[in-house]
Amino acid sequence: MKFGGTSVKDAEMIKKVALITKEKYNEGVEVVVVVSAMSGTTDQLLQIGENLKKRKKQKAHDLINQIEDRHKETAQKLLSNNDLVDSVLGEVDEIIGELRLLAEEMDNFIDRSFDYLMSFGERLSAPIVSAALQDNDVPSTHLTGREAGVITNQCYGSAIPLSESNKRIKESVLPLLNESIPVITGFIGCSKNGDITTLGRGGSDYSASTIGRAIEADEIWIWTDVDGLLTTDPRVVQDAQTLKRISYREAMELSFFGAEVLHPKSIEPAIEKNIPVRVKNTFNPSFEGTLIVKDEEKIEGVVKGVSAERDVALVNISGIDIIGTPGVAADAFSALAESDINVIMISTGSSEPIISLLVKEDDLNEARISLENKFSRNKIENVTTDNEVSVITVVGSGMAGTPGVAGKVFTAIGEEKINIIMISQGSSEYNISFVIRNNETDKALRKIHNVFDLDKLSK
Ligand SMILES: Nc1ncnc2c1ncn2[C@@H]1O[C@H](COP(=O)(O)OP(=O)(O)O)[C@@H](O)[C@H]1O
Ligand SMILES: N[C@@H](CC(=O)OP(=O)(O)O)C(=O)O
Repeated sequence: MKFGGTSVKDAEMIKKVALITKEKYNEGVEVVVVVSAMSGTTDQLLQIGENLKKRKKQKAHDLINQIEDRHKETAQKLLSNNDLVDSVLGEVDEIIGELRLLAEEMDNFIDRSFDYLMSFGERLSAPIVSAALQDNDVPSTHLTGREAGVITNQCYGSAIPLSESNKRIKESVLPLLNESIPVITGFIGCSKNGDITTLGRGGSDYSASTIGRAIEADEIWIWTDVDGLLTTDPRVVQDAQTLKRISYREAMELSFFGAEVLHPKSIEPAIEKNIPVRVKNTFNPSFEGTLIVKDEEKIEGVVKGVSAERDVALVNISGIDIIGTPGVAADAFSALAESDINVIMISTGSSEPIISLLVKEDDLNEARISLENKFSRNKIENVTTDNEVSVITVVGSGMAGTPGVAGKVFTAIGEEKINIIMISQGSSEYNISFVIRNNETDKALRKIHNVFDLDKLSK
C-alpha cells in the first residue's frame, strides 16, 4: 500500500493512514507500506537547491528550519507515547542535521547531489508513519528505498529500477513481514555504487509497484486524495466519475498524458507479474476505488477518459529543403535520442517544409540546442519553439474497431472553435491525442467529457 504526499500531509492524515493499515493487519493481511514525502516537502527541497545554486544560503537554511518544524510538530501532535515521540524527534534531528551539512557543503550542483537533496522528504516522513503504526499497537520498522534494495540505473532524477532489485528487495523485505509492517520510503533508490537516486516526480507509485513486483504481492494499492482513477481531472471537470475497472494499458495512457494520480511507469512492473493495482481514497477508505487489471479483460465502453498534459512543448524545424530530403526526421530523432530526450509526438507534412516534435517542457532547451547543432551544417533554416501548448488524450480500449470516434472528437473540438495544432492516433487505437493552445485546455476537457457522456459512465 502506497500513501501519497496528500495522505501523509499532517498528523490527522497520518493517523488515518495508521488506522487503515492497522485494519488490514488485524485481518491478517501482510502489508508493506510505501510513503511519499509530506505534500509540499519535495518542492521545498527543490527550492533549497535553487537557493544554494544562487548562493542564497540563508534562504536555504530558513526552508530547512520550516521542514524541521513541520515534521517535529506533526510527530508531537500525532503520537501519544512519549518514548516514541522522543525517538522520532531524535531521528528527525539526525536527518535534518545531515540536510544542514549538505546545505553547507553543497557546491557542485551535479544531478547526483540533487537526488541526494530530494531524498530527504521521504526519509523524514517514513519514521513518522512507522511510529504512528507503533503508537496504534502495530509493530513496524522503517527503511529507505536503498535499504530495501531498490537498485537503479544512474539516470539521476528519473532513475529506473534494475532487474536485480527483485532479489534484493525480496531478501530485505520478506523477512520483515513475519514480525512487522515495514514502512519504506517511496521515490528513492540507489545506484550500484550506493549513491541515492530518485525515480522522478510522483515516483513513489513506481517504488510501490517495483516492490510489489519483487515480493509478488497479491495487489498493489495506491492511496490518494480522490476516489480512484477518474474519467478526467476533477479540478477541471466537477462531475468527473470514478472508473470502477480499467485496463493496465488504458491507465498507462491516461497517466502518461497527464492524470497525475498515477506515475506512468508504475503500471509496467504490475503487468510483468499480472498484479492488480487499486487506486483508493484515504479520505473515503470504505469506497472500493478503481481496479486496474490486465488488458485482455474486455471492459465495455468506447471512451473511458480524457486527460491533459500541460508540461509539453513544440520544437519546429523548418526550411525549404525539408521537402524531398530523405533522413531529416531520422536526423532529428537521433539528435534528440543522443540527448536522452523522448519525442512524445511528431508531425510532418509531405508538402509543407516543417517538422514538428512534441517533447516534455523540461527538455525543451536541450532539444532546441541539440537540433540546432545537428542541423547547423545543413540547409535547415530555422528551429523554433512553443511552450504554450497542451496535449489532450482521449483513451479507451473500446475505440479499437469502433468507427467514428475520431470524427466525434474533432467535430466536438471544432464546435468549440479550438484550433488543433497536431494529431496522433496509435495504431493500437487505444488513444487519440491532439495538441492545442494552453488557454483552451480546460474547455477541450469539458467538451470531450460532455460529448462522450463520461459524467454518466456506468460504474
Ligand atoms: N484522471 C484523474 N483521476 C484522478 N485524479 C486525477 C486525474 N487527473 C488529475 N488528477 C489529480 O491527481 C491528484 C492526485 O495526484 P497527487 O497529487 O500526485 O496525489 P498523491 O499525493 O496522493 O500522490 C488528484 O487530487 C487529482 O486532482
Ligand atoms: N515526493 C515525490 C514523490 C511522490 O510520489 O509524491 P506523491 O505521491 O505525493 O505524488 C514528489 O513529490 O514527486
